[in-house]
Amino acid sequence: MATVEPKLILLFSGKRKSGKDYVTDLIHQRLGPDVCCILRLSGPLKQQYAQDHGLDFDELLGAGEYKEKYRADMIQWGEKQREKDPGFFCRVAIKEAQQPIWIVSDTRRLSDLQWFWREYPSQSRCVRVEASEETRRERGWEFTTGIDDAESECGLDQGVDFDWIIKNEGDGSQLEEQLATGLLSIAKEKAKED
Ligand SMILES: Nc1ncnc2c1ncn2[C@@H]1O[C@H](COP(=O)(O)OP(=O)(O)O)[C@@H](O)[C@H]1O
Ligand SMILES: C[C@@](O)(CCOP(=O)(O)OP(=O)(O)O)CC(=O)O
Repeated sequence: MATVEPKLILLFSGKRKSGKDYVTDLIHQRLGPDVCCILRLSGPLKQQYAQDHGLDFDELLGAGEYKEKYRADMIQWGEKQREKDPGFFCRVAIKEAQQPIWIVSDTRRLSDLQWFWREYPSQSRCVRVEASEETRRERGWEFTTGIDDAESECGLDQGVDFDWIIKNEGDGSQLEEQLATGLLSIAKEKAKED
């Protein structure tokens, strides 16, 4: 378990190229590294997958073709691990977290959310990042069977009551305002609480 009790956990989800990394990086910058950290469930997943398959972990962390080549197999492998132990990647991801606010940038399945809701019921909030298919295509997305129609992308399409839905169209010109009036002001308040 983490060494500190968090004050707020923002559980992010969204389709490929909706801008999860972009939006979570922006929030991280606004709150600052002493207050907030970004945690990725895919980090421990990729590390273990790379080790078991003799692959390059750093390349899997990158945004290039290497990750895409292994994505479908990595999804299946990750699903088998989660069937055995649904909280495994969550537990590893939070291990080193020290800051009062955690951003989990890549929740994909109800089992991920359920784990946080169970362990941290009062601190967990769900955030969805949304962008139209047109915007996502402009960012390089192409529909891929076996990936975009699988649980990894669609597991949270239904059944979640999101606390915030962030619209990240085009260059995200409305992004700052949406964050400032909602999520960021709550996060700053929480960070100040004793
Ligand atoms: N609001 C934005 N303004 C400019 N570029 C953006 C914006 N949102 C996302 N992008 C760009 O689109 C691409 C995909 O975004 P990313 O955050 O990696 O998506 P995801 O993590 O959801 O797959 C990246 O190159 C990112 O820099
Ligand atoms: C096997 C994965 O963890 C790989 C995800 O890698 P990233 O989180 O880097 O992917 P994108 O941001 O969508 O490009 C997905 C899963 O099913 O857990």
